[in-house]
Amino acid sequence: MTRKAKNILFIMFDQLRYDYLSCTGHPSLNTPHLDALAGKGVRFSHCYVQSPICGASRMSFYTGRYVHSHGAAWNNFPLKVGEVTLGDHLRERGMDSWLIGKTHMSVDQAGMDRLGISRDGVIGARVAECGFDVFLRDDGLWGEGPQGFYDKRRSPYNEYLKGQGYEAENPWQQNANAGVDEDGGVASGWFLRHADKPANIKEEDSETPWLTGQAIEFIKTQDANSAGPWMCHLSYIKPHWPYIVPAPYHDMYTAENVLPVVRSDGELQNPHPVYEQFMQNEIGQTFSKPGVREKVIPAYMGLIKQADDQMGRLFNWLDENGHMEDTMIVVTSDHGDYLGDHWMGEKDLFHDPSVRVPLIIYDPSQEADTTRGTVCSALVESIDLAATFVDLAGGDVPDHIIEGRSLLPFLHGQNPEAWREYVVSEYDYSATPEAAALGLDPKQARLFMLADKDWKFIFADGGFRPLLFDLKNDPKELNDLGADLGHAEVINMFMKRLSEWARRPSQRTTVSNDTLLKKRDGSAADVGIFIGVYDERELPYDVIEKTIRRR
Ligand SMILES: O=[N+]([O-])c1ccc(OS(=O)(=O)O)cc1
Repeated sequence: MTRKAKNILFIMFDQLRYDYLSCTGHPSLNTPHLDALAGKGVRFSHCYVQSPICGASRMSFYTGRYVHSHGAAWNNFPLKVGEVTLGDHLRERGMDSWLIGKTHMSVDQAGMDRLGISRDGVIGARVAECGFDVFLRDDGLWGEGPQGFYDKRRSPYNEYLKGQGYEAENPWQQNANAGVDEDGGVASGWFLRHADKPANIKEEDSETPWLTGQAIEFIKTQDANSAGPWMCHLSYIKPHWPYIVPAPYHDMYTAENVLPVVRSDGELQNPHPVYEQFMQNEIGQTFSKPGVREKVIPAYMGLIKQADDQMGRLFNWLDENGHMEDTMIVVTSDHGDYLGDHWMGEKDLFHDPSVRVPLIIYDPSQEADTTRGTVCSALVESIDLAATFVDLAGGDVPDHIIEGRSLLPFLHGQNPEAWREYVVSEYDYSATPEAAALGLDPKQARLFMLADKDWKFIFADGGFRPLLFDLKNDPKELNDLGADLGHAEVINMFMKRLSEWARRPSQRTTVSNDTLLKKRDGSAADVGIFIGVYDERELPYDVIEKTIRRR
Protein backbone atom coordinates (compact mmCIF):
# COMPACT_ATOMS: atom_id res chain seq x y z
CA MET A 1 0.00 0.00 0.00
CA THR A 2 1.31 3.47 -0.76
CA ARG A 3 1.82 5.69 2.23
CA LYS A 4 0.04 9.06 2.01
CA ALA A 5 -0.47 11.97 4.42
CA LYS A 6 -4.16 12.24 5.16
CA ASN A 7 -4.34 14.57 8.16
CA ILE A 8 -2.28 17.59 9.15
CA LEU A 9 -1.14 18.39 12.70
CA PHE A 10 -0.07 22.03 12.55
CA ILE A 11 1.82 22.77 15.76
CA MET A 12 2.74 26.33 16.62
CA PHE A 13 4.76 27.54 19.55
CA ASP A 14 4.65 31.17 20.56
CA GLN A 15 7.80 33.28 20.61
CA LEU A 16 10.14 30.35 19.89
CA ARG A 17 13.37 31.64 18.34
CA TYR A 18 14.74 29.83 15.29
CA ASP A 19 18.05 29.05 17.03
CA TYR A 20 16.78 27.59 20.34
CA LEU A 21 16.58 23.90 19.34
CA SER A 22 19.51 21.54 19.19
CA CYS A 23 18.76 20.76 15.52
CA THR A 24 18.95 24.47 14.70
CA GLY A 25 22.26 24.85 16.46
CA HIS A 26 21.75 25.56 20.15
CA PRO A 27 24.81 24.10 21.89
CA SER A 28 23.29 23.19 25.28
CA LEU A 29 19.52 23.07 24.84
CA ASN A 30 18.94 19.46 23.93
CA THR A 31 15.63 18.90 22.10
CA PRO A 32 15.78 15.25 20.99
CA HIS A 33 12.10 14.88 20.09
CA LEU A 34 11.95 17.85 17.74
CA ASP A 35 15.35 16.84 16.38
CA ALA A 36 13.95 13.36 15.68
CA LEU A 37 11.01 14.89 13.80
CA ALA A 38 13.48 16.92 11.73
CA GLY A 39 15.37 13.65 11.15
CA LYS A 40 12.22 12.13 9.64
CA GLY A 41 11.17 15.23 7.76
CA VAL A 42 12.63 18.39 6.29
CA ARG A 43 13.91 21.33 8.31
CA PHE A 44 13.59 24.69 6.60
CA SER A 45 16.50 26.85 7.67
CA HIS A 46 15.29 30.18 6.26
CA CYS A 47 11.67 30.61 7.30
CA TYR A 48 10.44 34.14 8.03
CA VAL A 49 7.16 35.30 9.51
CA GLN A 50 5.03 37.90 7.76
CA SER A 51 5.12 40.15 10.82
CA PRO A 52 7.11 39.94 14.06
CA ILE A 53 4.01 40.30 16.24
CA CYS A 54 1.62 37.57 17.22
CA GLY A 55 -1.77 38.68 15.87
CA ALA A 56 -0.61 39.93 12.47
CA SER A 57 1.72 36.97 11.97
CA ARG A 58 -0.98 34.45 12.79
CA MET A 59 -3.55 36.04 10.49
CA SER A 60 -0.99 35.53 7.70
CA PHE A 61 -0.52 31.86 8.65
CA TYR A 62 -4.31 31.41 8.72
CA THR A 63 -5.07 33.19 5.41
CA GLY A 64 -1.89 32.52 3.43
CA ARG A 65 -1.77 36.26 2.76
CA TYR A 66 0.60 39.11 3.52
CA VAL A 67 -0.37 41.47 6.33
CA HIS A 68 -0.84 44.26 3.79
CA SER A 69 -3.44 42.02 2.11
CA HIS A 70 -5.49 40.81 5.09
CA GLY A 71 -5.19 44.08 7.01
CA ALA A 72 -5.17 42.66 10.56
CA ALA A 73 -1.84 44.36 11.13
CA TRP A 74 -1.42 44.20 14.93
CA ASN A 75 -2.69 42.28 17.94
CA ASN A 76 -6.48 42.50 18.20
CA PHE A 77 -6.97 44.29 14.88
CA PRO A 78 -10.04 42.35 13.66
CA LEU A 79 -9.67 40.14 10.59
CA LYS A 80 -12.17 41.33 7.95
CA VAL A 81 -15.20 39.07 7.48
CA GLY A 82 -14.39 38.90 3.77
CA GLU A 83 -11.00 37.24 4.21
CA VAL A 84 -10.98 33.63 3.04
CA THR A 85 -9.25 31.45 5.62
CA LEU A 86 -7.30 28.23 5.56
CA GLY A 87 -10.37 26.54 7.07
CA ASP A 88 -12.53 27.73 4.15
CA HIS A 89 -10.04 26.41 1.59
CA LEU A 90 -9.62 23.07 3.34
CA ARG A 91 -13.31 22.39 3.93
CA GLU A 92 -13.93 23.05 0.23
CA ARG A 93 -11.51 20.17 -0.39
CA GLY A 94 -13.12 17.84 2.14
CA MET A 95 -10.75 18.44 5.06
CA ASP A 96 -11.95 19.67 8.47
CA SER A 97 -10.10 22.49 10.19
CA TRP A 98 -9.84 22.42 13.97
CA LEU A 99 -8.31 24.67 16.61
CA ILE A 100 -6.75 23.74 19.94
CA GLY A 101 -5.19 26.71 21.73
CA LYS A 102 -4.22 30.20 20.70
CA THR A 103 -5.05 32.26 17.60
CA HIS A 104 -5.12 35.87 18.89
CA MET A 105 -8.03 36.31 16.45
CA SER A 106 -10.28 39.32 16.99
CA VAL A 107 -13.68 39.16 15.40
CA ASP A 108 -14.80 41.83 12.92
CA GLN A 109 -18.06 42.43 14.77
CA ALA A 110 -18.96 45.51 12.69
CA GLY A 111 -18.56 43.42 9.54
CA MET A 112 -20.64 40.57 10.97
CA ASP A 113 -23.40 43.02 11.96
CA ARG A 114 -23.34 44.70 8.56
CA LEU A 115 -23.84 41.34 6.86
CA GLY A 116 -26.31 40.06 9.44
CA ILE A 117 -24.13 37.11 10.43
CA SER A 118 -24.72 35.73 13.90
CA ARG A 119 -22.07 33.85 15.85
CA ASP A 120 -24.69 31.29 16.80
CA GLY A 121 -24.72 29.71 13.35
CA VAL A 122 -21.98 27.47 11.98
CA ILE A 123 -20.87 30.08 9.44
CA GLY A 124 -20.78 32.91 11.99
CA ALA A 125 -18.93 30.75 14.51
CA ARG A 126 -16.25 30.01 11.95
CA VAL A 127 -15.98 33.61 10.76
CA ALA A 128 -15.51 34.64 14.40
CA GLU A 129 -12.78 32.04 14.93
CA CYS A 130 -10.64 32.65 11.88
CA GLY A 131 -12.21 29.80 9.92
CA PHE A 132 -11.58 27.12 12.53
CA ASP A 133 -14.01 24.80 14.25
CA VAL A 134 -13.07 25.16 17.89
CA PHE A 135 -12.17 22.13 19.96
CA LEU A 136 -10.60 24.51 22.47
CA ARG A 137 -9.72 28.19 22.25
CA ASP A 138 -7.24 29.51 24.76
CA ASP A 139 -5.05 32.46 23.90
CA GLY A 140 -3.04 31.82 27.05
CA LEU A 141 -2.87 35.39 28.35
CA TRP A 142 -5.15 35.57 31.36
CA GLY A 143 -3.51 38.65 32.82
CA GLU A 144 -5.71 40.81 35.00
CA GLY A 145 -5.30 44.47 35.91
CA PRO A 146 -7.37 47.29 37.47
CA GLN A 147 -9.58 47.37 34.35
CA GLY A 148 -10.17 43.65 34.28
CA PHE A 149 -8.79 40.86 32.13
CA TYR A 150 -6.67 41.39 28.98
CA ASP A 151 -8.75 38.64 27.39
CA LYS A 152 -12.48 38.98 28.10
CA ARG A 153 -13.30 35.36 27.26
CA ARG A 154 -13.93 32.52 29.66
CA SER A 155 -10.61 30.86 30.49
CA PRO A 156 -10.83 27.10 29.89
CA TYR A 157 -7.40 26.73 31.44
CA ASN A 158 -8.43 28.42 34.67
CA GLU A 159 -11.52 26.22 34.75
CA TYR A 160 -9.33 23.17 34.37
CA LEU A 161 -7.02 24.32 37.16
CA LYS A 162 -9.92 25.06 39.48
CA GLY A 163 -11.24 21.58 38.73
CA GLN A 164 -7.87 20.22 39.78
CA GLY A 165 -8.22 21.94 43.17
CA TYR A 166 -6.24 25.14 42.64
CA GLU A 167 -8.07 27.64 44.80
CA ALA A 168 -6.77 31.01 43.57
CA GLU A 169 -9.14 33.41 41.78
CA ASN A 170 -6.91 33.32 38.71
CA PRO A 171 -4.66 30.28 38.96
CA TRP A 172 -3.14 31.07 35.52
CA GLN A 173 -1.67 34.16 37.14
CA GLN A 174 -1.21 32.92 40.72
CA ASN A 175 0.05 29.38 40.06
CA ALA A 176 0.98 28.57 36.48
CA ASN A 177 2.80 31.86 36.04
CA ALA A 178 4.06 32.55 39.54
CA GLY A 179 6.41 31.05 42.07
CA VAL A 180 6.45 31.35 45.83
CA ASP A 181 8.55 34.01 47.54
CA GLU A 182 10.59 33.71 50.75
CA ASP A 183 7.55 34.62 52.90
CA GLY A 184 5.24 32.14 51.19
CA GLY A 185 3.60 34.87 49.08
CA VAL A 186 3.02 35.01 45.31
CA ALA A 187 6.25 35.62 43.36
CA SER A 188 4.65 36.77 40.13
CA GLY A 189 6.19 35.58 36.90
CA TRP A 190 5.36 39.00 35.43
CA PHE A 191 8.48 40.23 37.25
CA LEU A 192 11.60 38.94 35.60
CA ARG A 193 13.51 38.68 38.87
CA HIS A 194 11.34 35.64 39.72
CA ALA A 195 12.15 33.77 36.48
CA ASP A 196 14.47 31.32 38.28
CA LYS A 197 11.77 30.16 40.71
CA PRO A 198 9.74 27.03 40.02
CA ALA A 199 6.15 27.83 39.04
CA ASN A 200 3.75 27.00 41.85
CA ILE A 201 1.96 24.25 39.95
CA LYS A 202 2.31 20.53 39.32
CA GLU A 203 4.26 20.10 36.12
CA GLU A 204 1.52 18.01 34.49
CA ASP A 205 -1.00 20.80 35.16
CA SER A 206 1.06 23.54 33.51
CA GLU A 207 -0.02 24.96 30.16
CA THR A 208 2.09 22.94 27.72
CA PRO A 209 1.23 19.44 29.08
CA TRP A 210 -2.42 20.45 29.50
CA LEU A 211 -2.72 21.48 25.86
CA THR A 212 -0.86 18.37 24.70
CA GLY A 213 -3.43 16.25 26.57
CA GLN A 214 -6.19 18.18 24.81
CA ALA A 215 -4.62 17.37 21.44
CA ILE A 216 -4.54 13.65 22.26
CA GLU A 217 -8.19 13.85 23.36
CA PHE A 218 -9.07 15.58 20.10
CA ILE A 219 -7.49 12.89 17.95
CA LYS A 220 -9.12 10.14 20.04
CA THR A 221 -12.49 11.78 19.37
CA GLN A 222 -11.77 11.98 15.64
CA ASP A 223 -10.74 8.33 15.62
CA ALA A 224 -13.79 7.25 17.60
CA ASN A 225 -16.04 9.02 15.09
CA SER A 226 -14.01 7.81 12.10
CA ALA A 227 -13.85 11.51 11.22
CA GLY A 228 -11.47 13.28 8.93
CA PRO A 229 -9.41 14.00 7.11
CA TRP A 230 -8.60 16.83 9.49
CA MET A 231 -6.16 19.68 9.88
CA CYS A 232 -5.64 20.41 13.56
CA HIS A 233 -3.94 23.63 14.61
CA LEU A 234 -2.34 22.85 17.97
CA SER A 235 -1.25 26.23 19.16
CA TYR A 236 0.75 26.63 22.37
CA ILE A 237 1.30 29.84 24.34
CA LYS A 238 4.77 28.89 25.55
CA PRO A 239 7.70 29.66 25.59
CA HIS A 240 6.09 33.13 25.46
CA TRP A 241 6.35 35.26 28.63
CA PRO A 242 5.68 35.21 31.59
CA TYR A 243 9.05 33.45 31.68
CA ILE A 244 8.56 30.94 34.49
CA VAL A 245 8.41 27.15 34.37
CA PRO A 246 7.60 24.42 36.92
CA ALA A 247 10.12 22.00 38.44
CA PRO A 248 12.11 20.15 37.27
CA TYR A 249 12.55 22.50 34.31
CA HIS A 250 13.20 25.68 36.34
CA ASP A 251 16.81 24.82 37.21
CA MET A 252 17.86 22.54 34.32
CA TYR A 253 19.79 25.44 32.82
CA THR A 254 21.97 28.05 34.46
CA ALA A 255 23.72 31.26 33.52
CA GLU A 256 26.46 29.11 32.00
CA ASN A 257 24.06 27.90 29.32
CA VAL A 258 23.14 31.44 28.28
CA LEU A 259 24.52 32.22 24.83
CA PRO A 260 26.72 35.32 24.57
CA VAL A 261 24.61 38.37 23.85
CA VAL A 262 24.59 39.61 20.24
CA ARG A 263 24.88 43.38 20.44
CA SER A 264 27.50 46.06 19.98
CA ASP A 265 28.22 49.55 21.26
CA GLY A 266 28.13 50.64 17.63
CA GLU A 267 24.37 49.91 17.58
CA LEU A 268 23.89 52.62 20.23
CA GLN A 269 25.73 55.24 18.21
CA ASN A 270 23.54 57.25 15.90
CA PRO A 271 20.91 54.52 15.55
CA HIS A 272 17.99 54.69 13.15
CA PRO A 273 15.27 56.70 14.97
CA VAL A 274 12.70 53.86 14.85
CA TYR A 275 15.20 51.28 16.12
CA GLU A 276 16.28 53.77 18.81
CA GLN A 277 12.71 54.10 20.10
CA PHE A 278 12.27 50.34 20.40
CA MET A 279 15.67 49.90 22.08
CA GLN A 280 14.71 52.58 24.58
CA ASN A 281 11.40 51.05 25.63
CA GLU A 282 11.18 49.46 29.06
CA ILE A 283 11.62 45.94 27.71
CA GLY A 284 14.77 46.83 25.78
CA GLN A 285 16.18 48.69 28.78
CA THR A 286 15.46 45.83 31.17
CA PHE A 287 16.95 43.14 28.93
CA SER A 288 20.06 45.31 28.53
CA LYS A 289 20.74 45.40 32.28
CA PRO A 290 23.42 43.12 33.69
CA GLY A 291 22.07 39.83 35.03
CA VAL A 292 18.62 39.95 33.42
CA ARG A 293 19.38 37.60 30.52
CA GLU A 294 21.04 35.20 32.98
CA LYS A 295 17.80 35.13 35.03
CA VAL A 296 15.35 34.91 32.14
CA ILE A 297 17.01 32.78 29.48
CA PRO A 298 17.39 29.62 31.63
CA ALA A 299 13.61 29.79 32.25
CA TYR A 300 12.97 30.33 28.52
CA MET A 301 15.16 27.30 27.83
CA GLY A 302 13.33 25.29 30.48
CA LEU A 303 10.01 26.13 28.80
CA ILE A 304 11.41 24.87 25.48
CA LYS A 305 12.79 21.72 27.11
CA GLN A 306 9.36 21.04 28.59
CA ALA A 307 7.79 21.66 25.17
CA ASP A 308 10.20 19.18 23.60
CA ASP A 309 9.33 16.55 26.23
CA GLN A 310 5.66 17.10 25.46
CA MET A 311 6.44 16.63 21.76
CA GLY A 312 7.99 13.30 22.74
CA ARG A 313 4.79 12.36 24.57
CA LEU A 314 2.62 13.41 21.63
CA PHE A 315 4.73 11.80 18.88
CA ASN A 316 4.87 8.57 20.89
CA TRP A 317 1.12 8.52 21.22
CA LEU A 318 0.70 9.23 17.51
CA ASP A 319 3.09 6.41 16.73
CA GLU A 320 1.28 3.93 18.99
CA ASN A 321 -2.01 4.85 17.35
CA GLY A 322 -0.90 4.59 13.75
CA HIS A 323 -0.93 8.32 13.06
CA MET A 324 2.73 8.63 12.19
CA GLU A 325 1.67 6.86 9.00
CA ASP A 326 -1.17 9.16 7.99
CA THR A 327 -0.47 12.58 9.49
CA MET A 328 1.73 15.40 8.27
CA ILE A 329 3.32 17.13 11.28
CA VAL A 330 4.41 20.73 11.08
CA VAL A 331 6.24 22.59 13.86
CA THR A 332 6.85 26.32 13.77
CA SER A 333 6.42 29.56 15.72
CA ASP A 334 4.62 32.89 15.21
CA HIS A 335 7.81 34.94 15.78
CA GLY A 336 10.95 34.86 17.89
CA ASP A 337 12.25 36.73 20.93
CA TYR A 338 15.19 39.15 21.08
CA LEU A 339 16.12 38.11 24.66
CA GLY A 340 18.47 41.10 24.94
CA ASP A 341 20.14 40.76 21.55
CA HIS A 342 20.54 44.09 19.76
CA TRP A 343 19.64 45.86 23.08
CA MET A 344 16.06 44.64 22.56
CA GLY A 345 13.51 42.48 24.36
CA GLU A 346 10.32 40.97 22.88
CA LYS A 347 10.01 41.00 19.07
CA ASP A 348 8.61 43.86 16.88
CA LEU A 349 11.62 44.50 14.65
CA PHE A 350 13.37 42.47 11.97
CA HIS A 351 16.65 41.12 13.28
CA ASP A 352 16.78 37.34 12.86
CA PRO A 353 16.06 36.55 16.57
CA SER A 354 12.66 38.19 16.06
CA VAL A 355 11.54 37.54 12.47
CA ARG A 356 13.08 34.13 11.70
CA VAL A 357 11.39 31.00 13.02
CA PRO A 358 12.05 27.26 13.11
CA LEU A 359 10.08 25.18 10.61
CA ILE A 360 10.04 21.40 10.53
CA ILE A 361 7.69 19.44 8.26
CA TYR A 362 7.29 15.68 8.50
CA ASP A 363 5.35 14.14 5.62
CA PRO A 364 4.70 10.39 5.97
CA SER A 365 3.97 10.08 2.24
CA GLN A 366 6.14 7.79 0.18
CA GLU A 367 7.06 10.69 -2.11
CA ALA A 368 8.85 12.29 0.84
CA ASP A 369 11.17 9.33 1.50
CA THR A 370 14.03 10.87 -0.47
CA THR A 371 14.17 14.08 1.59
CA ARG A 372 13.99 12.69 5.13
CA GLY A 373 16.50 14.28 7.46
CA THR A 374 17.50 17.01 5.02
CA VAL A 375 17.68 20.77 5.46
CA CYS A 376 16.11 23.03 2.86
CA SER A 377 17.58 26.52 2.64
CA ALA A 378 15.04 28.02 0.23
CA LEU A 379 13.59 31.38 1.27
CA VAL A 380 10.34 30.38 2.93
CA GLU A 381 7.54 32.57 4.27
CA SER A 382 4.91 31.62 6.82
CA ILE A 383 2.18 32.10 4.18
CA ASP A 384 3.62 29.06 2.39
CA LEU A 385 2.04 26.75 4.96
CA ALA A 386 -1.54 27.59 3.91
CA ALA A 387 -0.57 26.83 0.30
CA THR A 388 1.11 23.58 1.38
CA PHE A 389 -1.94 22.40 3.32
CA VAL A 390 -4.33 23.25 0.48
CA ASP A 391 -2.03 21.45 -1.95
CA LEU A 392 -2.04 18.38 0.29
CA ALA A 393 -5.83 18.47 0.68
CA GLY A 394 -6.14 18.32 -3.10
CA GLY A 395 -6.62 20.56 -6.09
CA ASP A 396 -4.87 23.67 -7.26
CA VAL A 397 -3.81 26.35 -4.81
CA PRO A 398 -5.96 29.42 -5.57
CA ASP A 399 -3.08 31.81 -6.15
CA HIS A 400 -5.33 34.84 -6.60
CA ILE A 401 -6.14 34.50 -2.88
CA ILE A 402 -3.29 32.59 -1.24
CA GLU A 403 -0.05 34.50 -1.73
CA GLY A 404 2.25 31.77 -0.38
CA ARG A 405 3.53 28.81 -2.37
CA SER A 406 3.26 25.12 -1.61
CA LEU A 407 6.30 23.53 0.00
CA LEU A 408 5.25 20.02 -1.09
CA PRO A 409 7.68 20.03 -4.04
CA PHE A 410 10.59 20.61 -1.62
CA LEU A 411 9.30 17.80 0.59
CA HIS A 412 9.04 15.50 -2.41
CA GLY A 413 12.54 16.19 -3.72
CA GLN A 414 11.52 18.44 -6.57
CA ASN A 415 12.83 21.89 -7.34
CA PRO A 416 9.94 24.30 -7.77
CA GLU A 417 10.30 26.64 -10.72
CA ALA A 418 11.15 30.31 -10.23
CA TRP A 419 11.12 30.24 -6.43
CA ARG A 420 10.98 33.65 -4.73
CA GLU A 421 14.13 35.72 -4.54
CA TYR A 422 13.26 37.61 -1.38
CA VAL A 423 10.99 37.39 1.63
CA VAL A 424 8.79 40.18 2.97
CA SER A 425 7.77 40.98 6.52
CA GLU A 426 5.86 43.98 7.78
CA TYR A 427 5.30 45.82 11.03
CA ASP A 428 2.51 48.26 11.67
CA TYR A 429 3.38 50.00 14.94
CA SER A 430 0.73 52.70 14.59
CA ALA A 431 -0.89 51.82 17.94
CA THR A 432 2.35 51.81 19.96
CA PRO A 433 3.99 54.32 22.32
CA GLU A 434 7.01 54.23 20.01
CA ALA A 435 4.93 55.77 17.20
CA ALA A 436 3.68 58.43 19.61
CA ALA A 437 7.23 59.25 20.71
CA LEU A 438 8.25 59.66 17.07
CA GLY A 439 5.25 61.95 16.45
CA LEU A 440 3.97 59.74 13.63
CA ASP A 441 0.55 59.71 12.09
CA PRO A 442 -0.87 56.13 12.11
CA LYS A 443 -0.43 55.96 8.31
CA GLN A 444 3.28 56.55 8.66
CA ALA A 445 4.12 54.10 11.42
CA ARG A 446 4.89 51.17 9.16
CA LEU A 447 7.98 49.14 8.37
CA PHE A 448 8.58 46.77 5.45
CA MET A 449 11.44 44.26 5.52
CA LEU A 450 12.72 42.61 2.35
CA ALA A 451 15.50 40.07 2.69
CA ASP A 452 17.41 37.60 0.57
CA LYS A 453 20.45 35.56 1.59
CA ASP A 454 22.82 38.50 1.06
CA TRP A 455 20.95 41.54 2.36
CA LYS A 456 18.22 42.62 4.72
CA PHE A 457 16.56 45.91 3.81
CA ILE A 458 13.96 47.72 5.91
CA PHE A 459 11.88 50.53 4.48
CA ALA A 460 10.60 52.88 7.19
CA ASP A 461 7.62 55.03 6.26
CA GLY A 462 7.31 58.45 7.87
CA GLY A 463 10.22 60.11 6.10
CA PHE A 464 13.00 58.04 7.67
CA ARG A 465 15.99 56.58 5.88
CA PRO A 466 15.97 52.80 5.35
CA LEU A 467 18.00 50.25 7.32
CA LEU A 468 20.31 47.82 5.57
CA PHE A 469 22.34 44.82 6.76
CA ASP A 470 25.00 42.99 4.77
CA LEU A 471 24.18 39.41 5.80
CA LYS A 472 27.19 37.90 4.06
CA ASN A 473 29.76 40.04 5.86
CA ASP A 474 27.74 40.91 8.95
CA PRO A 475 25.56 37.85 9.67
CA LYS A 476 24.87 39.09 13.20
CA GLU A 477 23.27 42.25 11.80
CA LEU A 478 25.29 44.65 13.92
CA ASN A 479 26.18 47.25 11.33
CA ASP A 480 23.29 49.23 9.82
CA LEU A 481 24.40 50.47 6.39
CA GLY A 482 21.15 52.27 5.60
CA ALA A 483 22.79 55.71 5.76
CA ASP A 484 25.86 54.67 3.77
CA LEU A 485 25.93 56.29 0.33
CA GLY A 486 28.24 53.53 -0.86
CA HIS A 487 25.25 51.16 -0.75
CA ALA A 488 22.88 53.28 -2.83
CA GLU A 489 22.74 50.61 -5.55
CA VAL A 490 21.64 47.87 -3.17
CA ILE A 491 19.08 50.20 -1.65
CA ASN A 492 17.78 51.04 -5.13
CA MET A 493 17.45 47.38 -5.97
CA PHE A 494 15.36 46.82 -2.85
CA MET A 495 13.25 49.91 -3.53
CA LYS A 496 12.43 48.39 -6.92
CA ARG A 497 11.56 45.08 -5.27
CA LEU A 498 9.38 46.84 -2.72
CA SER A 499 7.59 48.62 -5.51
CA GLU A 500 7.14 45.33 -7.40
CA TRP A 501 5.78 43.63 -4.29
CA ALA A 502 3.46 46.54 -3.44
CA ARG A 503 1.93 46.36 -6.95
CA ARG A 504 0.85 42.73 -6.64
CA PRO A 505 -2.90 42.33 -7.29
CA SER A 506 -3.62 41.21 -3.75
CA GLN A 507 -7.19 42.48 -3.64
CA ARG A 508 -8.37 40.83 -6.89
CA THR A 509 -9.49 37.81 -4.94
CA THR A 510 -12.85 37.17 -6.61
CA VAL A 511 -11.49 36.23 -10.03
CA SER A 512 -8.97 33.45 -10.48
CA ASN A 513 -6.03 33.75 -12.85
CA ASP A 514 -7.46 30.88 -14.88
CA THR A 515 -10.72 32.75 -15.35
CA LEU A 516 -8.79 35.80 -16.50
CA LEU A 517 -6.85 33.76 -19.05
CA LYS A 518 -10.01 32.11 -20.35
CA LYS A 519 -11.71 35.49 -20.71
CA ARG A 520 -9.01 36.47 -23.21
CA ASP A 521 -10.25 33.84 -25.65
CA GLY A 522 -13.91 34.70 -25.33
CA SER A 523 -15.34 37.24 -27.77
CA ALA A 524 -17.74 39.97 -26.73
CA ALA A 525 -19.44 39.38 -30.11
CA ASP A 526 -20.53 35.96 -28.83
CA VAL A 527 -22.86 37.72 -26.44
CA GLY A 528 -24.00 40.43 -28.82
CA ILE A 529 -21.56 43.24 -28.12
CA PHE A 530 -19.91 44.60 -31.31
CA ILE A 531 -17.53 47.39 -30.44
CA GLY A 532 -15.80 49.40 -33.15
CA VAL A 533 -17.14 47.32 -36.08
CA TYR A 534 -17.49 49.51 -39.20
CA ASP A 535 -18.97 47.02 -41.60
CA GLU A 536 -21.12 44.00 -40.74
CA ARG A 537 -19.24 41.96 -43.32
CA GLU A 538 -16.31 41.90 -40.90
CA LEU A 539 -18.36 39.55 -38.74
CA PRO A 540 -19.21 35.89 -39.39
CA TYR A 541 -22.32 35.54 -41.47
CA ASP A 542 -24.32 33.52 -38.94
CA VAL A 543 -23.59 35.97 -36.09
CA ILE A 544 -25.31 38.67 -38.07
CA GLU A 545 -28.07 36.60 -39.67
CA LYS A 546 -29.02 34.62 -36.59
CA THR A 547 -28.99 37.55 -34.15
CA ILE A 548 -29.01 41.15 -35.30
CA ARG A 549 -30.93 40.73 -38.59
CA ARG A 550 -33.20 38.03 -37.30
CA ARG A 551 -36.87 38.91 -37.71
O1 LIG B 1 0.60 44.94 24.62
N1 LIG B 1 0.04 43.84 24.79
O2 LIG B 1 -1.02 43.75 25.40
C1 LIG B 1 0.63 42.67 24.26
C2 LIG B 1 1.83 42.77 23.57
C3 LIG B 1 2.41 41.62 23.07
C4 LIG B 1 1.79 40.41 23.23
O3 LIG B 1 2.44 39.29 22.79
S1 LIG B 1 2.02 38.53 21.53
O4 LIG B 1 3.05 37.49 21.36
O5 LIG B 1 0.74 37.89 21.80
O6 LIG B 1 2.01 39.45 20.43
C5 LIG B 1 0.59 40.30 23.91
C6 LIG B 1 0.00 41.45 24.42
